[in-house]
Amino acid sequence: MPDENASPLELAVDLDAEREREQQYVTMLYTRLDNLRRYADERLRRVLLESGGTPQARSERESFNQMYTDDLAKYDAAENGLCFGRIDLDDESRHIGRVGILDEENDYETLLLDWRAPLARPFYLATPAAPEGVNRRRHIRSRSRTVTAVNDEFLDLDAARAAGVVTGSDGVAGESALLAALNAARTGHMNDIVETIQAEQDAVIRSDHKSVLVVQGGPGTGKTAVALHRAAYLLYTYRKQLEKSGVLIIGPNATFLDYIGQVLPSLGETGVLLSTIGDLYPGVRATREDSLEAGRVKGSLAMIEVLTQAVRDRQELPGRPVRLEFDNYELTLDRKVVTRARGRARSSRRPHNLARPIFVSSVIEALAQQLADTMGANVVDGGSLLSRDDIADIRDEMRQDPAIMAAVGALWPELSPQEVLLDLWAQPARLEAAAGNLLDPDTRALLARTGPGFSAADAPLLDELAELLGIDDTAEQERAQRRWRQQIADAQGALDILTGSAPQDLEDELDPEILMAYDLVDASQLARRQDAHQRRSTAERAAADRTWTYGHVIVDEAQELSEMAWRMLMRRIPNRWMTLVGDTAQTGDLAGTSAWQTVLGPYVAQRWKLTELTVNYRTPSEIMELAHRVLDEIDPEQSVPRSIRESGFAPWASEVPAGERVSAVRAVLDGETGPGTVAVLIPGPLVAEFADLASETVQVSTVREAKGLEFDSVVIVEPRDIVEESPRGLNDLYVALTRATQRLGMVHTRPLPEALGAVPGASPTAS
Ligand SMILES: Nc1ncnc2c1ncn2[C@@H]1O[C@H](COP(=O)(O)OP(=O)(O)OP(=O)(O)O)[C@@H](O)[C@H]1O
Repeated sequence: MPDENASPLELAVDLDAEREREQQYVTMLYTRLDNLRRYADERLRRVLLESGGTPQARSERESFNQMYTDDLAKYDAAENGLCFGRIDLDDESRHIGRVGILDEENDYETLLLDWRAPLARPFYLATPAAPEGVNRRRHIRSRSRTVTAVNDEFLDLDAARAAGVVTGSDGVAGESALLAALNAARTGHMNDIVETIQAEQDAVIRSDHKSVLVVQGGPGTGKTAVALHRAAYLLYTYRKQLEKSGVLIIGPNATFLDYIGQVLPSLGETGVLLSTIGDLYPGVRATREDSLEAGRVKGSLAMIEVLTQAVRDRQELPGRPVRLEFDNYELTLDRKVVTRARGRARSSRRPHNLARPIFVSSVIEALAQQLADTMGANVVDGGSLLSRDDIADIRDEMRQDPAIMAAVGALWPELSPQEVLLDLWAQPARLEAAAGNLLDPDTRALLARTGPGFSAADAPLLDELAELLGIDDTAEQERAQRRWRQQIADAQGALDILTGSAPQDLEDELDPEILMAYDLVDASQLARRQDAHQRRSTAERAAADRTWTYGHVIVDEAQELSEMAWRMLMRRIPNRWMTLVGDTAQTGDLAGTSAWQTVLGPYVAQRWKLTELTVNYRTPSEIMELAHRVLDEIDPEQSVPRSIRESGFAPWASEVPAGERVSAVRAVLDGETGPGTVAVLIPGPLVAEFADLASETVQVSTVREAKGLEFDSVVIVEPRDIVEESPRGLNDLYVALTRATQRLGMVHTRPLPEALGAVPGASPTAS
């Protein structure tokens, strides 16, 4: 019986000889990589040099261009750490790396397995209890193209002894690849973890669950890393499906997106759209900040009704009858006419802008009838009334009359989401009309705001308004139709030329075996191919299109999304194939969630699956001990992630006199002389006071801005203020405490929050 708890043994082998052997293999792989690169490069150059030709030839060139460019990006991304592992099974060895390489001269045998391929999986899963057929797992570490170390783990000790590679049962090898990665100084950008993915993470990355997969895990458990590697895995495994529809990754803020921005390119994937919720509405960037409370209100479902009413409020009745002149007759647009027209348009249940033509028709019809009645009444002896055709003509003329159309249009104006929302915040009367019954005056006052620009919490409201308003794109569709007809005509022209240039000697006795261009493709197919090559990349097109539906959506820090944000997101993923990673103990946004079922229930009922990550790879156990105290206060039921390592630095707290906070923090920073990054995490009101301390390696920010990030060293300023700053202040403190990979200190003038308990005194660098 294999021992369930046994860890794989890292045993000493003749490392120099093994390293030399791997060096030879890795050198051979780099030679192959260079060949592949040269081939793609040459092909690309040739494609770029060609010009002109038939539409089909152009279109083919364009797809080759794309293919070779992608290949080159993939090879470049694989340059560092091309081959990082090997597994030995009974009858074969498999080298694992960042791309797959085949031996073209030898029956296309696999020389290097892409880490995402099913056959590579045992590299991540094998344990002594379940070795998956693996006898030995080898980590190969290199710098540039030189192999610097090999680390072996023997999963089947007996087999290792039998093979004579074990020098003794206690010959445990040095630091494993994982600990080396975890202890490395941080650069300010996240690295991929492809060399050391752990089994519980692998299960998430390769999960075949086709609905919503929720990955709950404490700080530092690798949720972000797993989410990104899952994107790469899905694109590899479902390439065809996802290449067209795209993958969307949502992160909490721009700094975070910048922090993770290099991971997917380093895995050779460039076609994924990374966005925050605030930037997801096309054409709008979140540039304004809401107060915590305003954010909470804007994120609540009550806003659906507020916005519905805000739109209805724009469907106006005239205060007093409007006099209009037409053909020397005076007409009256009164409440009765408008009320009836409004009723008809509303009962169509179409969005506002799409219901507008119904409103306009109804008013014009009433005005034309009014005119007909007036003219009829003027006919002496009650002569004949106007015919139906006459009235139809009058309607048409009225539609051409700018004054009439302006008066009618003003009562049901064409609206954009942006103008409705800006007016709602800027005009108290509009907000009262829309929200008078739903939000009390104090709450409405929280939302009041003038000037242009939107906040992150506005984006889902704009999206909701876009649904309520609808876009009248009839004109754009007609233009597109015209463009398309022209493209088909052009393609037909090209085919005609090809037909005309068919060799004459074939004309007489046309050989049915010889295929001509027009046998293979018709004009509309050709036009479609031509159209495809003019398009932008999937990610670019998706970003510009509000109604785009993605193939897969990944949300990081998913606990932060408000109910309105979920509505926005769900519109973009009707198939509900999503991966959500988050930690409800870290929720800082007041509109965020504390229970997954509450937010997901309305969209997928019970059809979502929860998985948990349980090991903290970031925060050393010394710091986690402190963080646990805070977590206990937030929610004693929450499971605590287990720290995988110690750093040897005890967290400290230093109480300083008022007025010496900045100099105290500066002294700590002066003591941070090694490589790596430092964060000074401060309450919002102190940002200006500490701003001067920021530098290339020192981030000075609120906890919100540090969400999802990590630093070698963290100094928290005035933790009590952070707790008191928000109803979710304890969660914020928990986030702040868990950002460090090595050292943590606190500088305070007010007493520490009770939840922290006793923390040893002065900073090691200050003492
Ligand atoms: N298997 C692994 N191998 C190497 N490093 C890992 C592994 N898993 C996680 N890490 C590292 O641990 C750190 C924390 O990972 P990550 O940021 O993904 O955690 P998280 O769960 O998203 O954290 P938080 O919720 O606190 O933001 C990162 O530096 C990541 O690279």
